[in-house]
Amino acid sequence: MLSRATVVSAKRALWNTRQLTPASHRIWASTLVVSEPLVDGATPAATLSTATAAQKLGNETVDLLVVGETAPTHIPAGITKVYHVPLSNRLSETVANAIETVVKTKDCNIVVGTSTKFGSTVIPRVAAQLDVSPVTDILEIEAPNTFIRPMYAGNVLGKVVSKEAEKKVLSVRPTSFEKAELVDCTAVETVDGVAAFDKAEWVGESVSKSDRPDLGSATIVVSGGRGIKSGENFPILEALADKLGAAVGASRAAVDAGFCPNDWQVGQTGKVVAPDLYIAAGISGAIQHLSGMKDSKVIVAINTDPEAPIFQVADYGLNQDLFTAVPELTEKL
Ligand SMILES: Cc1cc2nc3c(=O)[nH]c(=O)nc-3n(C[C@H](O)[C@H](O)[C@H](O)COP(=O)(O)OP(=O)(O)OC[C@H]3O[C@@H](n4cnc5c(N)ncnc54)[C@H](O)[C@@H]3O)c2cc1C
Repeated sequence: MLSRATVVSAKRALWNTRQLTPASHRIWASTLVVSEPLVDGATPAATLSTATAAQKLGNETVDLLVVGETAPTHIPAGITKVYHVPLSNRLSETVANAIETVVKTKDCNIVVGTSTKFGSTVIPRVAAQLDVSPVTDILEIEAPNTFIRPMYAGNVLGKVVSKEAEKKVLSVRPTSFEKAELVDCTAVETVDGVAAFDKAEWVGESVSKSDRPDLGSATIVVSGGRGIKSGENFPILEALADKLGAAVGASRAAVDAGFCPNDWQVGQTGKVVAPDLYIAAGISGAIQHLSGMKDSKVIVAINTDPEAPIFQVADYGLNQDLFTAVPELTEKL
């Protein structure tokens, strides 16, 4: 049998190879994945991707933190421990307090969330509370302390080397990592004593229901822009989306004009998507829109302006009136 000293020195060698600064009391620490709010008791797709990223951060174990009334029924594969904070108040201040409590009591030295709206409000707070510089919106993990992230609305990819030796607080872009498998959750440790933020009241949430796939994780997205001209014309795109089993997206101009709901917005200030197929109809291709969809595998653009910038990123460009092209496409399909 190996002595404890041998095991520690083997682990220290492993730690060094992974380019993390060793601190003897942290050798055994775990990475804590912060779950997005559960969907019908299961971990949402975005967190499945975050769990995959967490496995690349150098620690041997990965734990999961869920804040919400109910514990998860299904979790990502590869999770060692599930911590559940049974609070209905899911304000970002409360979630940040929950993470701080777990980090300080459970020996987790890396916190990793998702760069969604939820994660983007929680992760910077946690970083401030733990006095750590966060690295956000990570696209690639080169080494446990070296990350690739977008800068200048995605025009540049920056390499960030974290100098934080004791703790790290990170968020990853879910579309950049494969989803971990979903497995049954067999054991949960309840964490009590988390201070709920009491300067604001959690009234509840209203989740929009749709039969279409979730925009953030759909494999096909059909998006409309100002070129659709009115909300009454959006069903033209919705018919195509339904034929393809796709989610419907939009540019900010279409959202701001009231043509469609704002949770359809794709782009820098909307959702980031990377489907197998992205169809952009009547969208010019402003940089703020491209930063939310340019990682799509195949991009199809339909636009009457042959000079529209969207054609520069499109794999297939159709220089045609969308009111003719889209119904024809739907019919042919
Ligand atoms: C800080 C900031 C954040 C932003 N965030 C986002 C964001 O998250 N997402 C986003 O989308 N934008 C965002 N924007 C706005 C962005 O700059 C653009 O204004 C917006 O994307 C333009 O939307 P659009 O392409 O639908 O409209 P337009 O630029 O007006 O383009 C409409 C296109 O439709 C074409 N067209 C017109 N009629 C037809 C037809 N019949 N058939 C086919 N084509 C037709 C036109 O040729 C044109 O190319 C942001 C801007 C700022 C400053």
